[in-house]
Amino acid sequence: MAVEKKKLQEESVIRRFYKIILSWDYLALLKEYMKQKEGTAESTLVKVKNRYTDVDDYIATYEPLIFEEAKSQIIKGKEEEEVTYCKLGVVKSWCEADDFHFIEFPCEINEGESISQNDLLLLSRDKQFLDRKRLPTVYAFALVEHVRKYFDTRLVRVRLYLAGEFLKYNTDDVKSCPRLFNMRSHICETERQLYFMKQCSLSTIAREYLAIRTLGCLPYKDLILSAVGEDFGTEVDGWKIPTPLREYVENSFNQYQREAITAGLSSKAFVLIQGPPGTGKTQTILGILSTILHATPTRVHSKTYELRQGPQLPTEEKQRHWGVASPWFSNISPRDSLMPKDGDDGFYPTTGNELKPEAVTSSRKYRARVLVCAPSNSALDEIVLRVLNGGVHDENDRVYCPKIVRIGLKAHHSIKAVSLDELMKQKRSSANKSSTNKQSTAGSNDDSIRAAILDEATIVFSTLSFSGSHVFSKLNRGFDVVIIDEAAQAVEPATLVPLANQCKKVFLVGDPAQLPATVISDIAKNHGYGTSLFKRLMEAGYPVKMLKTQYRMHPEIRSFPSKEFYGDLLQDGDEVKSRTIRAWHDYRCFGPFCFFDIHEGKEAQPSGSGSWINIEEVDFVLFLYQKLISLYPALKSGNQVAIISPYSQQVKLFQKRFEEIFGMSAEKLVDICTVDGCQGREKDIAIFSCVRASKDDGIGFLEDKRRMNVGITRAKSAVLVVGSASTLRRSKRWNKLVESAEKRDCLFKVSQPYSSFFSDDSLASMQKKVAEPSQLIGPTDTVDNDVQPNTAATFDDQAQAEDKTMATWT
Ligand SMILES: Nc1ncnc2c1ncn2[C@@H]1O[C@H](COP(=O)(O)OP(=O)(O)OP(=O)(O)O)[C@@H](O)[C@H]1O
Repeated sequence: MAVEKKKLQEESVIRRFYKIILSWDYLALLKEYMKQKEGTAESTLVKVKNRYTDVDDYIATYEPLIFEEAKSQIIKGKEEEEVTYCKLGVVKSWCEADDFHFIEFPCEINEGESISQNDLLLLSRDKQFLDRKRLPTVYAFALVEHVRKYFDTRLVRVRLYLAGEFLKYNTDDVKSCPRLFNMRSHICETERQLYFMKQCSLSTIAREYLAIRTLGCLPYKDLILSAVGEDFGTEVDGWKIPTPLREYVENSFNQYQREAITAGLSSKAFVLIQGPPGTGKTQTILGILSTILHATPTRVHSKTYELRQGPQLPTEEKQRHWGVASPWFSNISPRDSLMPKDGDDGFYPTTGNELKPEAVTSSRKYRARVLVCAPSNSALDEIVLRVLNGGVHDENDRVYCPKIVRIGLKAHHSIKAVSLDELMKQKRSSANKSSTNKQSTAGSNDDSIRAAILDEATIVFSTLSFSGSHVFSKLNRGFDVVIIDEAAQAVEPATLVPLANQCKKVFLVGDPAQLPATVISDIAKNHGYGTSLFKRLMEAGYPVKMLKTQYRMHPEIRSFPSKEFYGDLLQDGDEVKSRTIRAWHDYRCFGPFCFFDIHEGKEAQPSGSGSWINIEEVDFVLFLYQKLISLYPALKSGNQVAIISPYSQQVKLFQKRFEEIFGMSAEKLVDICTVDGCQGREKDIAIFSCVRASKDDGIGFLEDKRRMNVGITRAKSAVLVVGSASTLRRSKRWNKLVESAEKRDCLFKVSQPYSSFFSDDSLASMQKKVAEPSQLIGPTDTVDNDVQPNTAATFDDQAQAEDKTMATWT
């Protein structure tokens, strides 16, 4: 009954969301957007706060922000879409229901085009409107309900709201509007022609809207609103980690990771874990999974109980103890009835690794069911792969591959074996085999197969957005625990989406000192919409477990970001220094940390782009890269070098120049990416091109400390920053970086021609006095100190190419 009520409430929230958006006037949105660009728009938005008095206060803040973001997605999503196509549909049928109009029309969908459920379309009676040649009078937004096969084409069903335009978000008042009235008369007749254009998908934002509107149903809503949580005490007493597993945790995790893992067994609803770069966030999540799946309530192990009841307690007793040990445990009995007494129930085979698949024994029936989420497919697949490759440790410290399912679209091929689609294929074929034997098809339909797989899974993986999809609403069992990786890279409403799956315990793992979520609307961003739930709780004083030992960077790379972004708290893991020493450290100009002052460089803005380039920095980096690979040829293979820039146009320029000079696709040699695109990655060497170089101007979004943090913490052995010292010194933070390089004698002022900076004499002057050859490791086995002509291009070729490119650009 309660479930039905919840469903009805959700449906009404979503209907209201669609009504508001579908009532919007596209031309008015465009006007508003232009005003915003000119800075003349008036805003009634409220800034995101650290704490909210009640659910109404929360909704009053977030609802307008979500709609603002939706407007930008409609306008900008369209602006940035590479191919926009205007298509023709002829009304085949129409009807009116629940305040909406529904129409169906057949339509050709060509290669490269896609229209799917929840896409927002702009419909118009006149083609000229969509071609922007004439002001229209009959147009409206429409939402795709479904797309079905229809003879050789597709039949598209869309929903429109034509009653009038909404005046405010918090009332149901609408103002009648001729545009919508005209559209109503036009579509309520078959054979009428309509032109339409896809604007954007509303799936994700609709789920986020639903999440904020149903916040009041969450068991920990007060915690989310007030951001108050008690300090971590010794509340793990209720749980026993079996000795072999405890020893594994003690031996394999550092002190901070262990604290985060044991905090996971506390009765706290929310556990926040901050993981600065390379501090083993993913490793810690694997540790949490092992303990949370295999710890048992202390009282189940108590001697008196065993004496009284025998080792096998009655089911109800066991359940009671699980409940006492942790109030977040909510899904014990369904698993009990689903699982066989002993042995594997044939869920799916191994995935090519050496690990044993999970065998379900009676003791394993009592344990948490976990949902692991991440904001993006790539971040999610990274962690799925780690679980697949590394497995989890059981109560006897045996490693095995748990029953996991990756739900959603675009799963990476490396983890396909555990994607829901793949598992369904397997189940379908085994169901078909058995149905031919038994002449029965019962249970073989897709819905029941899907439900069976998801019910059996111990860990389900999904993006934040997909966890709000209909697949989840059909689950028989919810989740006890939700772990959200990269939680600081999600807007708060996105983080709330998976929490609706009945879980009582939430782990937010991420790093607010690195880049936040992408917010399309500048106005919403300025009102704090990009703030993650993690960051808000942390700023409000909610306790955070911070991982402080890093295993990635050479200590000389670690020192500046540690001071600047982490209160000087970062420590180096054992042997990090010896593992990150490389042959190129023989020269001061090849790291571990350097700043190259390209003082003659000039920033420029390619016309029509808001982005920046700096040709001199590109030229210098090409010399730098070529010198490195000629001295250390092993660097040519295996993509060990990253070239990073905050500006997408600079990234494009690097790609173009690499292709010109090396005659092959740049990504075969190096990883060239924007700062925003390289978060989470690591390379042996990272070259960072700052771009901004002017006499008196500012440095734009390069100033953002989170961008700086991500840019300079990707490298294991060398971070080589290339920029204009005089420009960067105008920023307080960048000035500190330049000064830090100066103090450490690794600031190099570089003048043209750049080839002379890397001449034999110049390099000899930068050779360190005491080399440590015995400590050299890694891809330097083939060290060769003679300059080798490169397979693709020599220095002279490069200098010529540089001249050519200069000519093209000037
Ligand atoms: N306790 C530990 N002892 C030794 N090595 C460790 C430990 N924890 C993590 N590592 C190593 O540190 C590296 C980084 O770990 P991991 O990938 O889990 O970090 P991360 O914080 O998720 O990284 P990122 O910053 O890229 O998100 C890995 O090579 C891992 O094996």
